[in-house]
Amino acid sequence: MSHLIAPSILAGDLANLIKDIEMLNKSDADWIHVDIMDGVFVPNISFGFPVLEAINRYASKPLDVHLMIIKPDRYIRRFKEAGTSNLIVHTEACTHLHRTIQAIKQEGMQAGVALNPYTAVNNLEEIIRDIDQVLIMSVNPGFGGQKFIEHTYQKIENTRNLIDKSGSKAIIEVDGGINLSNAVRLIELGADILVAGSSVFESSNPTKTIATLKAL
Ligand SMILES: O=C(CO)[C@H](O)[C@H](O)COP(=O)(O)O
Repeated sequence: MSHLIAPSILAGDLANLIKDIEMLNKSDADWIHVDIMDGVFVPNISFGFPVLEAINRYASKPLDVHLMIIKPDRYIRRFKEAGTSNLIVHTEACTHLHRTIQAIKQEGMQAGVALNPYTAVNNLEEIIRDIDQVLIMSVNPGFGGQKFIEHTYQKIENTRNLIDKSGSKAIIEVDGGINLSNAVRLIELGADILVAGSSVFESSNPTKTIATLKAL
């Protein structure tokens, strides 16, 4: 498949979300990436259900929701009701990851698992056939605008090998510090979805930056 682009709305103008959502609706973006942070799993708080529901009212593209929260099991149905298409949980935040993945699928959402930069890809060996997406964090989660961690390239290769070896159909998403300089290598190594926040919303022409990332 050709790669997908999922701009991260966290880097948008949160006081004028409609403007950015309408821009994304008209752009080459495939999904809208939404970061939910609880101030416990990560040292930052972003937004919750009211904001997600508001985004969903205006977005015409699937919502790719990245949960940086502990015990995500408590809220799976609510995320579905709020308009989520793909729900991604952190393996580090789940006590019973398999149960959580089953619950996400039962609600009819695509199920993704995210790995912090220090978490090895082989942690996914026993779950890889049950999930739809692997989210490789290329920064420590919690903040936009951080520097890309170079070791991510190796992790993409490891993830691609694990998927190929296992026969899983999971797709690989990369998130954090992605820009026009590192995107090509990520795609060449097997990344299927690029999440980009600051490099899109801080550029002089976000629509054009999305189109350029998509055309790589
Ligand atoms: O998950 C995230 C932070 O935890 C963000 O999606 C990610 O950092 C994207 O922002 P940027 O492209 O500015 O790094």
